[in-house]
Amino acid sequence: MKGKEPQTVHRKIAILGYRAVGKSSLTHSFVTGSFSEAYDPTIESTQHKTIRFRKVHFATDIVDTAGMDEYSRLSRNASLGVHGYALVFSIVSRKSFETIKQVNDSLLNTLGDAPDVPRVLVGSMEDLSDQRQVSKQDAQTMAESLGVPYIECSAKTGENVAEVFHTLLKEIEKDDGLLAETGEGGCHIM
Ligand SMILES: Nc1nc2c(ncn2[C@@H]2O[C@H](COP(=O)(O)OP(=O)(O)OP(=O)(O)O)[C@@H](O)[C@H]2O)c(=O)[nH]1
Repeated sequence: MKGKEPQTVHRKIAILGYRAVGKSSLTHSFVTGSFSEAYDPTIESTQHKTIRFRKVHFATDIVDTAGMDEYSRLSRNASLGVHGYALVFSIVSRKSFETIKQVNDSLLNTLGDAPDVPRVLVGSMEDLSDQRQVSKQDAQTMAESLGVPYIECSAKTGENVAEVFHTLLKEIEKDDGLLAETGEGGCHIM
């Protein structure tokens, strides 16, 4: 029966957030499993990875965008055909957290007010939690006000990195049931 064949779907994801919050590190950690302490500001780059998640093959394009501030606008590539967004701040930078609201507003304005666009709020650099400037409670409250899930992760240790992308895929597929009721929770990186 053809139904046994895993289905392959293409999904485009964009990573947004203030400068140096670890957007590239998150992307690299997910795509290659590696981490670098070096900081090399990104202009924009797209990475690809196929994962199997609940019997579906997701061929993902991940757009790693340039750091945004209050005045930044989304590039064409980061706004066209994108299925879901990770809004990233660093838990050790209050400024990056405060920029999330503007990043989200800029996104919704660019998309012409699409409040239901799939998003996930990401608190990065969780390995540095002893230097935390953003409490989990504040982040959770922000996530609730945006109506999105919140996840803390560390590109350095790999903690919750895959979880960020799985959660976003679940948000993307929430309405069409692609990931529903397969009874298989696991995810395989390919
Ligand atoms: N300890 C720790 N450092 C991190 C983590 N993620 C990123 N970094 C460091 O933070 C710095 C910035 O990381 P990038 O991934 O380049 O940040 P970015 O958001 O892509 O930066 P821009 O492209 O300039 O916006 C680098 O020195 C990374 O090594 C993390 O999870 N833990």
